[in-house]
Amino acid sequence: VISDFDMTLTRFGFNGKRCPTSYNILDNSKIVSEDCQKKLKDLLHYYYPIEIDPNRTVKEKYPLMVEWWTKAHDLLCQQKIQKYQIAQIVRDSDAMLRDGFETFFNTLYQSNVPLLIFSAGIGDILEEMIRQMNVFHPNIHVVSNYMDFNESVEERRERYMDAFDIVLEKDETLDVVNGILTHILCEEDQAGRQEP
Ligand SMILES: Nc1ccn([C@@H]2O[C@H](COP(=O)(O)O)[C@@H](O)[C@H]2O)c(=O)n1
Repeated sequence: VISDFDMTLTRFGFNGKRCPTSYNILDNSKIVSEDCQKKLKDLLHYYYPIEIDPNRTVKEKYPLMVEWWTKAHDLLCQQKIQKYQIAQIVRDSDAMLRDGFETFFNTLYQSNVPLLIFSAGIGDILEEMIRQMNVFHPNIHVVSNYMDFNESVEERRERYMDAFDIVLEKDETLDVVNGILTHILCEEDQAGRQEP
């Protein structure tokens, strides 16, 4: 199954109010400054009507859409958003998947059907939304815009500690590797001597 994300898998509105797109979730979050929020809203009000204008061709819209997200990305980059903040930003938002999402996501997963989500939105945000709804199954593949974080040493250390047995910092030597090699070779040597 190939699907779009914003307004396709997510609700358009709830209780008479528009639901946010993955971009809007970030744009409206309290970690984005008021000045930046205003600029992003101005962009939305200018470009969104172009996006949905049935009288313009895709060829006409294409460069304008690229212009929109280039400007939006430049503004968001200035906000120095950090990776660990994404989960809270999504939790604080009014984003909602469409009613019946559990059946949709779970049925595809249980039937071994890959779900490819192509989105011009923000991949980090939409993945987190699906994750928080407990339906981010391994059959899901997202093709979208991902943020490039300048992670601090602390954040990287935590991630590396989860992934690896040994994490070295500020060590320009091969001392640990050589130590492990010596240990392995000694053990092999001893095992060889014990053989009848
Ligand atoms: N700065 C932007 C750029 C785009 N959008 C909206 O996001 C939608 C992209 O999501 P899809 O999953 O539908 O590809 C797109 O339709 C734009 O309306 C935005 O809100 N802010």
